[in-house]
Amino acid sequence: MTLLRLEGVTVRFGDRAVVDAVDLEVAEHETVCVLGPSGSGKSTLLRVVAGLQQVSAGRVLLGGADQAGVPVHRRGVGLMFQDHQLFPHRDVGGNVSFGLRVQGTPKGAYGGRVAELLELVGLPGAQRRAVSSLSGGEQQRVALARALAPSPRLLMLDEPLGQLDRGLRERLVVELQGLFSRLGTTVLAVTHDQGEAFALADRVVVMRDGRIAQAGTPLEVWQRPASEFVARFLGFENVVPGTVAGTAAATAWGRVPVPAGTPEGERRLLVRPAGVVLCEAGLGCVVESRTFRGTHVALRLRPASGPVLEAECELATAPAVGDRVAVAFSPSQVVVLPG
Ligand SMILES: Nc1ncnc2c1ncn2[C@@H]1O[C@H](COP(=O)(O)OP(=O)(O)OP(=O)(O)O)[C@@H](O)[C@H]1O
Repeated sequence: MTLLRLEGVTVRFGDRAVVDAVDLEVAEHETVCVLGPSGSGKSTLLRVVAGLQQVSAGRVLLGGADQAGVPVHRRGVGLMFQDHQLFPHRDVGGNVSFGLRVQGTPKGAYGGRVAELLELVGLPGAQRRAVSSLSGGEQQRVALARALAPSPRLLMLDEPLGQLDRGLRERLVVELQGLFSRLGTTVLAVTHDQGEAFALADRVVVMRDGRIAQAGTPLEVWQRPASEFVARFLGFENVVPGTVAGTAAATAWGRVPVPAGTPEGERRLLVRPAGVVLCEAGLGCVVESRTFRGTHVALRLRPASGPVLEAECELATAPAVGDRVAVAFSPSQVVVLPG
């Protein structure tokens, strides 16, 4: 069932629409991550859903009810912002119980709930600790427990892990995912970090200049970016124009195989780095750089003609910077970009 529905939501500041006719649905128990570059309108969209920002046009429906005129505290949404804004003068328990007190839960009734939530976020027994004594990651967990405490029907996260270091972020993403699926929470999150979005979301929504550039499961978006913008935003650099004829396209890199059924004519092609394969004879390139990425080595190759190419290979077979290599393209990693 649909919990949240946005219909033609537009927010203008002056003449500029920073959110432009956005339609979006979030189903119950679904985690949707809105992803996009800085200034694309992600936070504004969250603020609209929360009731912190008026729309210039369009409607927000929660559980089928139009939220026009419904104040923030009556929408039943939980919010967790980037800088997690804990109350410094309250202890951990005081922070987590805040929403319950605002809801009017009697004092005797929320002790158990606070204990349960702290357990859930991996901070059992931390009620009396001072906020200032917590690490960044611990503060993030307390902020999450605080947002979850009133059992919001929709939990909204704005750059939930933005301030944390990479290792902690990767751990917390996994924990959050498990937590949301155990609790059956419906989540709308905003991030500019694709790794975070792809790890957390059932569905990702990529925004560009206030509009939805693509929406789909992480796999769909990863496998079939809907445009060059989305492809580049996901970190794919190997994009080249080409003329498709039959099963290949003529490009500045030479012949690039294309999937069967690709319409003939001028197209833009994306070759994922895994599809740029070192071989005996092929497009000649010089290795400009190599970066160890844990499971593989990322190579930056300068071909004799055409844009720079990114390739992936195993550490054992990785060439050195300055080496001359030849590459071929594997058809399964070539995507013909729409438009
Ligand atoms: N109150 C406001 N008045 C005027 N312009 C605003 C206001 N709030 C946001 N904007 C502008 O709207 C655009 C979208 O902002 P928003 O914060 O929604 O983007 P974002 O995608 O969340 O960016 P970031 O990732 O940097 O947080 C930005 O260009 C911003 O400067």
